[in-house]
Order: sequence, then C-alpha cells, then structure tokens
Amino acid sequence: MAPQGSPAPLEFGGPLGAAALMLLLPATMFHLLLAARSGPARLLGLPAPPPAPGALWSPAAPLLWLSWLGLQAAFYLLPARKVAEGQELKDKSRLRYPINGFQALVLTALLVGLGVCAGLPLGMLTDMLLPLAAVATLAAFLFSLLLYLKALLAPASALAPGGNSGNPIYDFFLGRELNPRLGSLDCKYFCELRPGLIGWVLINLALLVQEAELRGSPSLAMWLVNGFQLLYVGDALWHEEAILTTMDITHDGFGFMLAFGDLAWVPFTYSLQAQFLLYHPQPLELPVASVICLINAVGYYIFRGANSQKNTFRKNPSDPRVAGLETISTATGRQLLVSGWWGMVRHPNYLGDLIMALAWSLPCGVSHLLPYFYLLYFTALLVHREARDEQQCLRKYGLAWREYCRRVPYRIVPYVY
Ligand SMILES: NC(=O)C1=CN([C@@H]2O[C@H](COP(=O)(O)OP(=O)(O)OC[C@H]3O[C@@H](n4cnc5c(N)ncnc54)[C@H](OP(=O)(O)O)[C@@H]3O)[C@@H](O)[C@H]2O)C=CC1
Ligand SMILES: CC(C)CCC[C@@H](C)[C@H]1CC=C2C3=C(CC[C@@]21C)[C@@]1(C)CC[C@H](O)C(C)(C)[C@@H]1CC3
Repeated sequence: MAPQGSPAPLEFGGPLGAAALMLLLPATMFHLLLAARSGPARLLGLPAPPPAPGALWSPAAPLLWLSWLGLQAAFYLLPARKVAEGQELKDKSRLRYPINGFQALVLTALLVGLGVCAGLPLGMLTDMLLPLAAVATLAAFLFSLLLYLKALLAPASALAPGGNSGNPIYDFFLGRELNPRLGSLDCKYFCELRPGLIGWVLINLALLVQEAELRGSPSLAMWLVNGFQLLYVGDALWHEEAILTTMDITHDGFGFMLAFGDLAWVPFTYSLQAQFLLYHPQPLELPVASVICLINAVGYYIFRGANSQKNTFRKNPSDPRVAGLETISTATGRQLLVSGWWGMVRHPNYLGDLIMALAWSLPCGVSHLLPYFYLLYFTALLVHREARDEQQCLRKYGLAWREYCRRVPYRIVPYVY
C-alpha cells in the first residue's frame, strides 16, 4: 500500500509502456479495420494492404468528423432533464453534470432518420471508416496535447492522482488534469459517453444499411450485432449518472489513453463485428440465434443487476431493494456489500459484460478469430482494470478490503478467477 502523500506508483509500464501503447493502439486499430475488409480476415498475420490507394484519407473526413463532434456537443449543451453532482473533489467542491445522454441518442436517431428519409446515403459512411479513423486518431493526439498544455495552468487541486509524474510522455498518455472543462462542457464526461458511443451505433447502422443495399436485406447476424450493441449503448446513456463514480471519472486524468479510447478506439474497433459481417456474410439459423440471444440476455441481466445494486446501495444504503444485504463496515464510514451480486464475485458486473462480449462475437460464426478480438481485448482490459481497482480499494479501505477479499475470494468468474 502506498503511504499517504507519496507519489502514485507508475502504471502501464511507466513512460516506456506509455510510449509503446501510443504507437501500438492506433496500429492495432488500423490493422483490425484493414483485416476486416480483406479476404482472409486474419487477426494474427501481416497487416492487410489498404483496399485502394488513398483509402486511408479523404478531404471530407475532417469536415464530417468535426460536424459530428459539434452536433454531439450541441446536444450536450441543451437543457437536461436532470443535473447531477459528481464525487467530492480535493478542494471539497463538486462538479455538476447534465444528464441528457439518452436524449442525445434519441435526437441523433431522429436526425439520422429524417436524413435517410430525405435521401441521405447512410450506407456510404462505411466507405469513409478508414479516413474517419485516421482523423479521429490525429484529433486524439492534438486534443491530448492541448489538454497537457491546459493542465500547466491548472491549480494543483485540479490534477489527477496519477498522470503527474513529471515525465511528459507518461503524463501525456495518462492525462494530468482530472476534469478539464471548456466552459460548462466537461471534456472527459462528454467524450466518454457521447461522440464515441453514439458514433459506434451509427457506424453499426450504416453497415446494416450497406448490407441491405448490397444483398437485398440485412442478415440475421447483422441484426443481432446491431441490436445487442444498441442495447448496451442505450443502457449506458440511460444510466449515464452511474459513470460519475467510475475510476475513469473519479481517478484517471484526461490524456491520450482516454481521448484516443473514447474518440477512436470505441467507435472504430467496437464496431468490428458488424464490419466483419459486411465483408464476410455468415449464415445463422434461428435456433442458434435464439441461444445467442439467451447468452446476451444472461450477460445483460448480471451486468445490469450488479451495477444497479451497487449504484442503489451507494446512493441510499437504506433503500428497501438493498437494505437486507450483508455489509462490511470500513474506516471511511462507507460500507462494502458482501452478499447479493457483490457476494458472488468481487466484480460481477465485469462477468456480465464479458458474457455479453461473447454474445456479440458468436453471430460472426467460428471460422475466424477476428470478430473475437473484442472478447480477447476486453478480457485483458478488465483483468488489468480489476487489478488497478483492487489497489485503489486497498488504499481506501485497508483491512476492511482484505476482509472482503477473504469472504469473496473470486474476482470475476466464480471458482475460476
Ligand atoms: N465496454 C467497455 O469498454 C468497458 C466497460 N466497463 C464497464 O463499466 C462498468 C463500471 O466498471 P468500473 O468502473 O471498472 O468498476 P465498478 O463499477 O466495479 O466499480 C468499482 C468500485 O465499486 C466499489 N465497490 C467495489 N466492491 C464493492 C462492494 N462489495 N460493495 C460496494 N461497493 C463496491 C468501489 O468504489 P467505492 O467504494 O468508492 O464506491 C470500487 O472502486 C462495469 O460494468 C464494466 O464492465 C468498464 C471498462 C470498459
Ligand atoms: C484505448 C485503450 C485500450 C483503453 C481505453 C479504454 C476505454 C476505451 C474504456 C475505459 C472505460 C470505458 C468505459 C466505457 C467505454 C470504454 C471505455 C471508455 C463505457 C462507457 C461503456 C458502456 C458502459 O455501460 C459503461 C459502464 C458506461 C462504460 C464505462 C467505462
């Protein structure tokens, strides 16, 4: 456990690891996008060449991408049904956040629907994915640089616990300022939920429309992938307030990792299954599709049940839905749930999320590894995230956390891990 006041331990392999990730993540993203379009669609293997010379760039891409960002920022600034307060900050203040993410999703859907009725060729967006990914990557680098410079002017109380090591590469990657804002727009909160997540379902929809144009109708596999991922994104925006207690908002600074993750990685790699299906159609029988729907439903049930149980408990421990659950008291005055979902494993929400990830890949068949990239990456991300959270909880709760680990020994999968 790091003693109070000592510098935060370096994560992600320090400056060298951060530099490697800044090269490796964009390279992986482009490899995946190119592989999905290539005949063999190999996850492991030499990078596929671009489908046409100049396919990685289009002058329309920066305009389209900036319009998208502007539209989502405008929706963010519209009056919200609710304004929520974030966690208490170092200077004892609390920031306020608009809860209108679901409204932004609905408004986007209406606008896109109107556009399609008026003849907008949505399917053509699929030809722009490579240039758009290039613009998003470039924008993530530039944006992170601006955020890094902005943090030089920020008071010490506004800096994140990590990301201020003094090494510019590491700090650029992790992010120095905890909650950088431009006026009333909170950059990290906005980026985490709006342009990337809504962009992801829009890309999926464009792939579905394109498939219908190419083959007469969308395939059952494409419907499933679109439906499952729309449910996931809709759920995230419906429960938008819950993100205010995640480590990304309360602990991590806003730097390249989250800027690239939110703006480029999420929309362009999370839509990989739908991209794969457009270029590699897969037959899917109804009985198999029903089993896959059942797997997604089980995953969603665990994911939502666990997240809602914790959120309800954190908001009001006397709420009748959670009042009967067993708890452990901690020295901070907060309690830890030790029965219900959180008594099964220490991260039941991760388990549900991973089961859903499997259901998103299964419609793509078992002939290729590429559509399973998300499941593999996500397993690694959650195992790493669980270890980071464990360290933070040990620092926060000390002995009470050790007692929780003793009573609930498994982290994510009961009796396995
Ligand atoms: N699709 C994607 O790419 C990603 C999805 N996710 C999803 O985001 C969601 C949020 O994940 P994340 O923020 O990592 O973690 P959690 O929602 O699991 O939050 C962890 C925190 O919960 C609190 N907690 C832990 N155990 C208990 C307990 N027994 N009782 C009460 N409180 C407890 C602690 O904070 P405290 O005590 O301070 O409240 C801990 O720091 C998950 O569903 C995850 O699957 C996450 C990353 C990426
Ligand atoms: C680029 C790197 C490999 C790492 C980047 C990580 C980010 C892509 C993820 C970090 C935490 C995330 C969350 C979601 C999306 C992915 C990122 C940004 C989330 C918004 C997805 C929807 C969920 O319901 C959620 C719980 C709201 C998620 C919160 C964390």
